[in-house]
This record gives sequence, structure tokens and C-alpha cells, in this order.
Amino acid sequence: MASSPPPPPRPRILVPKPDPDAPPPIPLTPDLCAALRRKSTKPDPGAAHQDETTPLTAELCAALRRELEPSPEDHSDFAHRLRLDDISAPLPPPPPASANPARASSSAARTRGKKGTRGAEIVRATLTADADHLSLRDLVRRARLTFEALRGRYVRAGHSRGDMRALTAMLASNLCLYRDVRIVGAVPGVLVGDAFSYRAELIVVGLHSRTQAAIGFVPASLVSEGHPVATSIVSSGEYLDDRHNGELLVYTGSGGRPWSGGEQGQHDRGNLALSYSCKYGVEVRVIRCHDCNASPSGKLYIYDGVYKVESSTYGPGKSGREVNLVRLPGQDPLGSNAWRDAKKLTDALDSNIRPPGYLTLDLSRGKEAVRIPVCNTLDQDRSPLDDTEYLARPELPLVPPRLERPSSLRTCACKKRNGGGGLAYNSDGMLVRGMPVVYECGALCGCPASCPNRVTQRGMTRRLEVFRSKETEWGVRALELIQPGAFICEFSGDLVAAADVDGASTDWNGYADPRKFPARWKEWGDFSAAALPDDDDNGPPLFPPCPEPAYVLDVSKRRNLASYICHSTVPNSFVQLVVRGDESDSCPHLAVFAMENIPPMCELSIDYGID
Ligand SMILES: C[S@@+](CC[C@H](N)C(=O)[O-])C[C@H]1O[C@@H](n2cnc3c(N)ncnc32)[C@H](O)[C@@H]1O
Repeated sequence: MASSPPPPPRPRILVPKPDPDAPPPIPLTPDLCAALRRKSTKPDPGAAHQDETTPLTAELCAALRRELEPSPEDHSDFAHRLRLDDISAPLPPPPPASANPARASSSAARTRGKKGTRGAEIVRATLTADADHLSLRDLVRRARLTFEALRGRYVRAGHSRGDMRALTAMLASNLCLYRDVRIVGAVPGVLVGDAFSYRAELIVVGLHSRTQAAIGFVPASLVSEGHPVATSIVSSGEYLDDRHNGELLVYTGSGGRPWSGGEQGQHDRGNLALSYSCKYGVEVRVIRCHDCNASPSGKLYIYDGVYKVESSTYGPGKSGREVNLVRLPGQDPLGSNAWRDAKKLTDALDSNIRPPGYLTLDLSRGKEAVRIPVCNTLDQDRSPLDDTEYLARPELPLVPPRLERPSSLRTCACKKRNGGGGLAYNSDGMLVRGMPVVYECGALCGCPASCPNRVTQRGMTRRLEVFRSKETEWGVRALELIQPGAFICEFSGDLVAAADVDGASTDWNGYADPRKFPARWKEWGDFSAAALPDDDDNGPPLFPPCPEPAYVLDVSKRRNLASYICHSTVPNSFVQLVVRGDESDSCPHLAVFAMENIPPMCELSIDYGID
């Protein structure tokens, strides 16, 4: 039998250590994060500063290919994807310029590797400018929007694992972020507290690298010392040590495939990598997984920031291993704790207990189906209670009943009016894709009140509160998870003829003006950035023209919750025009929908199109 050739020499790549001469990174303080969610700044494509570069040599490619061998822990779709990739092939020519900004962004191109494979460069990203944070936040946001659009598309086509299909499509289309680098520490554009419904989404944004294994790591072949180092952990809630309020994570190790024989858990590559992260002082991103009925996957993955591996020992326990991780200081408060705090708060509110700082338990005084508490722990201002009257819904004009469409008619034209693409909402009541106008069924359609095409008519169902904010006076935040595509609320106020109000003004001016909201609806449900080989409906959807809105809402005297939502250029919600079956096309409702997972205690934001 021929003897096997000697192994190729191990490539030498250094684990990046902090550079003592580098400018100090801007810590992601609560204030900066709040600003990130709100501020208006032009995106700057020159983004993360990266440390060390290593050429992709033939030896390195061979080593990488060995490392990329699928693990039995990986989902079969993903493993298949990895098998298909040839990392030693020359880089493809840059994609043609596209109308989709997610494709056109040079910053986006720089953060993606070739065909979803992992690159060799190990990077500790240090951002020095707010503009960098904002442009990368927007990049992450767009990647998540594409993922969600693809996932919805595959689920509607009957695939049980739409999330894995979406990931595969994004890897194939080179749309996953940070594939050409191995990021140690915080991932640019991802904020502490960000919540994800699918592990596949963690890979899309570069937080984690494995679909099922709990520990993400840089393989030994890329580390100068010849040892793997862990960079991320997905920890299930049971590992959360309540005594330390989440600042300490006691992790008992992954029970995955043994690396070189031996006891389960002892030599698993991930566990080994954690030991070396401890030895070399490499920080680890922690994502905690919680059970969550409101999430479509039944799980919610919350990014809790970066932790230092304090110790990694064998001892009694499930896998015989105990790893102690301590959260690094100077980060935003733990997202997982906000989740728990919100639960305590809603329990108190449900028991009619008014916690300190709460001005009322219900701003709407029973006019909405859910109560809206108002919280001010900053000063004595009570203006939401004293200055305006709560008007739950706007009084929009109805069209006179038409003889040709009697109310007994069992079919209606609304489905066709929504671009011919079927109902606007899925069976869970989530908006499938944004449109110039969503046509809902109404009183003239003849369908029952339970018709799935009447989502906004049922009013608010999500738990929210109005709160006093340091930067923007009053704002609105979630008290429970709001899923992407969920209807949140609609604007209300007194109708004023649009012709009487200056539509060119870039101020809010106390009007909710349908002419001013930018067409953010275009971003929702749009997966055109991905080139889908199996797609036969990838052309741009055809929507009927919509008439210019004939009114604006004056919210200075009468208003509802929507008027307290603040402005951002990286918003988590958007305004969708909605016309119901018995209403005039020129008087649409201004409905607010979530465009990403909005976790409890997270502020809602809309792009108002204002300065
Ligand atoms: C629709 S209202 C939002 C509710 C308002 N914050 C309040 O206290 O009633 C719009 C006004 O809020 C303030 N605002 C909204 N977003 C803001 C932001 N990102 N930064 C600073 N102020 C903001 C501005 O004064 C703006 O005219």
C-alpha cells in the first residue's frame, strides 16, 4: 500500500492581539447605540479597519478545505453547500451593478467572501467613526431583510426549513456578511441586544459560523500556534447563571463530535478551541438562546456581547467540562436581561400594579384592544396625558356602496389589486411584501370579519409603551417580541386636505404626511439581491399605480401611539399605505409594520423622511 504524502506545512497566521498604538475603539455605549438606531448620516462605504492580511496560498487552501469538511452536526443543506464550494478557485469577477443597493455597496462586497466560503484573514474590527457604525448597521439590516424575504419565499413554496434554504441561497449569491474574514470580538453593525429567530441568521450577519454546533472557532490551520481558537458561543438559556445576572456565563461545553477519538466533549474541536481562547486571551461572542413562543422557530437568539474566557477546566458535570466566561466591561446592557425585565414589567402591568415612574397604565383609556402604559423616569413632563386627546383611528371617508359590488358577493377584487400576487398577508397575519398600497377586504367585499386580508382593521395587538427619552423627548418601545412583518399600529389624527399643507417641508411640523414617508416598503419582502437558480418569479412585481394621497393627518390636537414613534435612517419599522374595501383610494391608512425582530425594551423607529 502506498504511504500517504507528508502533510503540507502549517500556514502561519497570527491571532490578532490588541495593538497598543492603535487609536482606542469607540465603546458601544447605550447612548451611541441609541444614536445608531436614530441618527441621520450618509452611509460611508469605507468601513471597518482591518488588521492583518494573509494571501490565500495553495497550502492554506488545502488546509482550509480539510477544515471545511462537513461535520455531522451541520444541517445537511449547509453541509452540501460547503461540499460544493471550491475555495481554491480564482475569485469571480465583481457582480454587475444592480439597482439593489445591498448589491451595489462596495462595503458590502468587501465584507463577503467567495461563494459563502470562509476566508483566511483574522480580523479584530476597530471602528473609529459614527459614520462607520451607521453604514455597517445598515448593511446588517439589509442582509437580514434579504434573509427574511428569502425565508418567507421558501416557506410559501412549502419548504419546511425555509431558514436553511435562505442561508444556502445567500451563501450562493455571496450575500452573507464577513465571509472573507474571521472576526474576533464584536461584529461591526451588530448591536448587543439584537434578536434573531434562526441560527442561520447568525451566520448571515457573521456572528456565528456553525448551523448547529454551539461553538464557532477559527481552525488550527489558521492560527500561528497551531491551535483552534473559539470566537462565538450559542448558549441555551439553561447555562445562564442567574446569580451573576448574565455577566458570568458558566458553560459546560458542547457535546459534539470528538475530534481525535476520546471521550465525548473532551476533545470536541469547539471545546478545545474554548480552552485555547482562554490561553491566548481571545474574546468570545455570546449569543444566548431562549425558548420563545412568539418567534416562528420557537427559539430566540439574543446577542449578549463579548466575554473573556476566564477558565476552562474538567470537573463534575454533564460533559465533564466547565468553562467560565466573564462579560467584558463597557458594553450595552445585556439583551437577555432586558427580555427578563420586560416580562417582570408586563406581569406587574397585568396585575394592575403601577411601577414607579409610570404615569398611567393606559394612554388610550380603553380605546385600544391592548393597554399602552406611559413611563417617565427622567423628569416631570406629562404631555402625552395632558396636551392631546387620544384618537385611536382616523375618520377616513368611505366610498358610497357600488351597485355592481353587492355585499352578498363572496369573492372580491382585493386579491387581484394587490399586484395579482395573492393575499397581502400570510396565514400568521404577517405582511408578505411591501407594496405601494395594500388593498384589504372591507365591508363591501362580502367576506367575513375573520378574513385573513383584514389585518390592520383588527387594531393594535402588540404590547408597547410610550417612554420618556433623553434624546427625543418621547418615544415608543416594545414590551414583547414583535416579529418582522407584524402590523404594529396606524397613525391617527384630524384629516386636513393635502393641498393645504406644504408637502416639500422637511420638518415633522405636527403632521403625519403620507407624501413624505420614503418608500421603505420596497425593502420589505424583496429578495431580488439573491440570484436564485430555481426561481421562476424573480422579476420585479407589477403593482397597479396608486393615486396621490388627498389628505394629511394633523396630530397636534388628537393623535394616537404612532405619533410618538421617532425617526431613524436605519429604521426597524416602516409605513405601509393600506386601503380597505369600502374606502377611497386617495385616503389610505398609514399602517406601521415591523421590518425586523424588535425585542422587548427596544425602541421603535420609522424613516419619516425628515431632516
Ligand atoms: C413624530 S414625533 C416623535 C415623537 C416626539 N419625540 C414627541 O416627543 O412627541 C417627531 C418629532 O420627534 C423628534 N424626533 C424624532 N426622531 C428624532 C431623532 N432621531 N432625533 C431627535 N429628535 C427626534 C423631533 O422633534 C421630531 O420633530
